[in-house]
Amino acid sequence: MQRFDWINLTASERITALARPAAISDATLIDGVKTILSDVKLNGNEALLRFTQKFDGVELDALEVSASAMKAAWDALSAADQAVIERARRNIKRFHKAQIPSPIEVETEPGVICRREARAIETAGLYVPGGTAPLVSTLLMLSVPAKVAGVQNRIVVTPPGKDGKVNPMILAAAFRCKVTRLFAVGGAQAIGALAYGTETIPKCDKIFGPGNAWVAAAKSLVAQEAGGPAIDMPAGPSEAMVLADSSANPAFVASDLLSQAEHDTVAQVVCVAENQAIADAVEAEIEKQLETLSRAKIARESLGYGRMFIAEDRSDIIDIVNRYAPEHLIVQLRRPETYVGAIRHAGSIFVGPWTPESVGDYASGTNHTLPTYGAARAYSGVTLNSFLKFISIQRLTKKGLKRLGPVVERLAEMEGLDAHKNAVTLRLEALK
Ligand SMILES: NC(=O)c1ccc[n+]([C@@H]2O[C@H](COP(=O)([O-])OP(=O)(O)OC[C@H]3O[C@@H](n4cnc5c(N)ncnc54)[C@H](O)[C@@H]3O)[C@@H](O)[C@H]2O)c1
Ligand SMILES: N[C@H](CO)Cc1c[nH]c[nH+]1
Ligand SMILES: [Zn+2]
Repeated sequence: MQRFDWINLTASERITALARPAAISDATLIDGVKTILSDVKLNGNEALLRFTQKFDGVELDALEVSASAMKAAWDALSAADQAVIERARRNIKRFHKAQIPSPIEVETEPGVICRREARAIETAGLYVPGGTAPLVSTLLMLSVPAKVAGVQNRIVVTPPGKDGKVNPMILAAAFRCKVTRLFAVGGAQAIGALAYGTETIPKCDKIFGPGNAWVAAAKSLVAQEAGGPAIDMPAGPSEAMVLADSSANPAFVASDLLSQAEHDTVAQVVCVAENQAIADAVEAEIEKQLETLSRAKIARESLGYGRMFIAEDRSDIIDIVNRYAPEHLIVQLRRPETYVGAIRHAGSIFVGPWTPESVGDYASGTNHTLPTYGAARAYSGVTLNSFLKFISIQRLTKKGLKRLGPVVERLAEMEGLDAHKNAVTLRLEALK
């Protein structure tokens, strides 16, 4: 990991030291994704099959996985594995159900009644990553809140494995979570299919879910098109920032950094250590733990972008976090709760030594679909609201219009919009 002493950096060195590599904005990647998207728009299923052969190395017989195959996958799971999926599903459901918004009704002045009611998105496209690891947990993180919110059509896309089949654990979880339809296609081409629709894949109103740089770029491109779908947020390669002082266990710190480094060669891990001794201990632990990891090669490449900041001062530590706006922030400092209120930008915060980042990835109940690449400055992770829209509703009584009408008439005059004024004036005259 590259090491920086925060206090000795100039203002511009601080900006450079915290900058993310250009992976997602890379022009070649964007051009490649644009080509894939326009091909899918033009050629539908044929393009999906062709790109699946090219990028996933498999020839598919069919894009759709049947409901009976999903049920068979669930039935084939051991009781213990069913229970594990069930436990995570239950916690995710509990946390998201608690987010159901109450309707709002306010009489802003006598006879002027304003309401707000939630309605679910009708057709949601749910992207479940599967390029290098089958993310069963993402299926839960997207389909459970979608169902709680009342989304009618919950359409899953996920890349096929090397055998041309969707991972059985993903299928089993899809059965348990009552996914509406599931298609074996991943990457930018799958996002194109959800955005435009094909002969078999329905066009979706909103696209959800994380993915690698191609998936993330495809989501942002389709969302920019006129009439394109909405998206949840930019959710690309994973990131973790760990804050550690001398009370932290270096092995715990290293394990949290590695848990995100193993996701992707371009995953981002950053550690902020109170002093050089802690930084040394964490780096030694990283080396030790890497020896035991099946995805050590991926993690090592990701650690090539890794950064270790030395910062002792509380305000410097908070400054680093808010400038970087990490997807995951893990606080392994003395009195960790005292930092939470000062954090303005982070996707999800993990407080104290007994809260490994992985619990949020899988089973505590919070959502693991989170903003990356600094998007936590402006976006939340997936919540129940991500699957809802809000309609405002208003009703005026005669008395209400008599009181408020003249205000609206004058404001319409200020804008020179006569028809707007008339809509009020005609009614006020009818009330005389
Ligand atoms: N931000 C979040 O909330 C969050 C959550 C979970 C996972 N993630 C991230 O999701 C990602 C999962 O990545 P993954 O690769 O394992 O699976 P993925 O499903 O996102 O991507 C796999 C697909 O990428 C396409 N692809 C691969 N190489 C390509 C190329 N050269 N050109 C065009 N397309 C290509 C293929 O079609 C393949 O099916 C990781 O980066 C992980 O960190 C993020
Ligand atoms: N850490 C990922 C979000 O960046 C989510 C995940 C899924 N499985 C394991 N981890
Ligand atoms: Zn993870």
